[in-house]
Amino acid sequence: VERLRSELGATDLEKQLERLVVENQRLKQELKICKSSEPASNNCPICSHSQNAESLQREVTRWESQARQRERRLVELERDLQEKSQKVETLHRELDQTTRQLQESERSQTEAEHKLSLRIQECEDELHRQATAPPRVKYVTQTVEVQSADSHKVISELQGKNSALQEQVSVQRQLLRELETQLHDSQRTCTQLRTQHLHHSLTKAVGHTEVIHRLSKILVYEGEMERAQGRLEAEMQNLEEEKNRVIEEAFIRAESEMKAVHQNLAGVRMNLLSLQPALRTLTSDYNSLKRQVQEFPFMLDKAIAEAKQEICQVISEVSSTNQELLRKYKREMNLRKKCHNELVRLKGNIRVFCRVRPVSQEEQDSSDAKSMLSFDSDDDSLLYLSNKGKVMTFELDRVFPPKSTQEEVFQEVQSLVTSCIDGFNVCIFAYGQTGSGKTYTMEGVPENPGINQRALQLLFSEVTEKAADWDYTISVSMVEIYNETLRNLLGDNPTEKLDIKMHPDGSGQLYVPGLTKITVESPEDINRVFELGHMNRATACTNLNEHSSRSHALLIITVSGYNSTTATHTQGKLNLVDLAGSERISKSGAEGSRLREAQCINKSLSALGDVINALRSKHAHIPFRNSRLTYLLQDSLSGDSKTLMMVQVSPLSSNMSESVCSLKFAQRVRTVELSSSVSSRKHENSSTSSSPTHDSVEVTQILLLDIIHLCFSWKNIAELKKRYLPSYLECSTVWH
Ligand SMILES: Nc1ncnc2c1ncn2[C@@H]1O[C@H](COP(=O)(O)OP(=O)(O)OP(=O)(O)O)[C@@H](O)[C@H]1O
Repeated sequence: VERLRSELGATDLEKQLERLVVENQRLKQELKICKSSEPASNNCPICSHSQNAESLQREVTRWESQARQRERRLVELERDLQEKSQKVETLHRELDQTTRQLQESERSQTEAEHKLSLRIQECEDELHRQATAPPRVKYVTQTVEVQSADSHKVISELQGKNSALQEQVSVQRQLLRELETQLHDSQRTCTQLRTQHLHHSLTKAVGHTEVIHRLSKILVYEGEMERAQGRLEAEMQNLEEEKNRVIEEAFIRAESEMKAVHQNLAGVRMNLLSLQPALRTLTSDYNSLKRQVQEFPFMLDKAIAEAKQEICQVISEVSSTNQELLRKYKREMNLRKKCHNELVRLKGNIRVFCRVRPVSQEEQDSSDAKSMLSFDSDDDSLLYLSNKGKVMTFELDRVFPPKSTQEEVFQEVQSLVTSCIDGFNVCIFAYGQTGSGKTYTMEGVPENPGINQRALQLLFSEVTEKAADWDYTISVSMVEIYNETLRNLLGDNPTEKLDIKMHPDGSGQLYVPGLTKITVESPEDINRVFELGHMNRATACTNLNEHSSRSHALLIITVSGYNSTTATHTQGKLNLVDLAGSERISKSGAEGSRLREAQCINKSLSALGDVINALRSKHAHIPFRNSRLTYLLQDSLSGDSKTLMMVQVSPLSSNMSESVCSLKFAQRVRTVELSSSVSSRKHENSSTSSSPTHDSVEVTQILLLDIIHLCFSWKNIAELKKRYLPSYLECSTVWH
């Protein structure tokens, strides 16, 4: 109230009012003095001009009574004014109280809004937390719903209160406006009365200067009072307007805030409404997940136990299957080896082929060109030779006529080549007189390679095919034997002589200290090795053609394999030998160094013949040491090793006697070997009389299995025929 009073300037106004009252009393006093003074006194300006003192007196009395009445009226009005002022004050107080209440309600509303926004924030946070965290939404939902209802209730109460207060304020305002109107009317009436009083006083005091003077003063005062009243009213009006404006603004602000709060509340409600189904879904999901999580360890344990059991079962099954497979594989390997051995045994460990070279372009026109050799078109193992009117028939394992290609020749020897992968030692010799085509068969020409290069290529492709199970290493050495001297053709110094010694490990194996072994991994490596060997051979002699005719060239290929599945090691050796010319000394008529060369060649060739003889006759002593060649090839000629003698024959009639010698040698070797093989078969048959032995039955079974295998997996009947038909025809008893 004090603040409002000071704002409205009530104290100043009261002071002014007091001052005016005091002034009014003073004026009344003066008027009384004036009235009590001598009517015709010259001192009195009014009375001095008075013509009729009595009439004036009456007039004055009337005016006085009128003045008294008016004063009374004024007093009444003042009282009324005071009452109204008090009412205004009371109204102000009520207004303050209302304002306070309004402020309080605003504050409580603000608090409620704040609480509500906090609650909304909390709800949002909780929702966000629920969305990210494992849902515990059920409780939150309930909490939010309860809180929302309370808030709603509080808001609606506050709204009710607010509207009631607003109604009160408007009623109070209406009342205030009415009171102010009344006050204004009273003041106007008061002013009118004063003006009338003044007018009467002026009229009464005509002629009385003093009275006029006082009246003018009164008028001035009245004017001042009026102006002060006007200012007061204007200020009050301004203050009222200001107050109304402030209230209006506060009301608008409160309304807009209220509206915003309502909107927020509506948004929150909408959110809550839209979130509720999601919350329900989340809650049900959460519950099902919770159940799953609770059940998960048991399920996991169960699954792990089942998986373990299954894995154990599978492992044991796989392991037993593996064992079974391994057993079968080993059995198959043994059977295969047995089969191969049996086949080789049936064919003979020493096989003899004959190849007749074609007549060359230069020899075409000579009388020599008339060939004395003829072939059987139905049997490729027969060769006919017309000599001095007689026809000699030679039967060998295979006869290659001049038109036979390198490929055809290699096809016949490739089974021997591949057997060294299985760990067998193999020797392939090219035997024959000079110029009969030994080097051509073994080495060939660059555009048409011979057995050496084809054998290495075949070995490469075979080991590549078996690479899944086997790890193979192929190494190559090249040696030359000239005049019983051993030379390393792949070493740094080709003139260096090598020696053959017993292995220091006490295994009884022979070895050549300092012999170079080069591991080959590709056909390019083979070409490089051959080039090096040729180069070294050429550097050690003056005429390579002559030198090669008089020396033995050996290509030694070692194939080492390891099977990690069966932990099996194998090592096979393939010796490819291009022997020196076999012509007789008497015919060549050699002397000096040539004679020594020929003697050395003859010595080694006859030593080779002796060794083969001793081997096929199964002598207790095999004379390997009689020559460097047989000594070096000792391990590849003995035991279950395989030997192929390729007898090269010249088609020229001038070479006929040498050809006959070579063919007789070949025939002898083959006949004895075949007879030993046949005799052994005969021995087997005689021992079993009408029924085959267990071994022969097993061999037959093995062969049958192999045939079936070939039929189904290779689908190559030609291969089958080529591989087995001759043997089966040969050993038809066993076969049948
Ligand atoms: N099957 C063949 N087809 C075509 N030409 C051949 C055949 N055999 C040999 N020749 C040719 O005959 C000639 C002599 O052959 P080669 O040099 O191989 O005989 P060789 O027995 O090795 O002689 P040497 O004992 O002197 O070394 C060569 O020119 C060779 O090309």
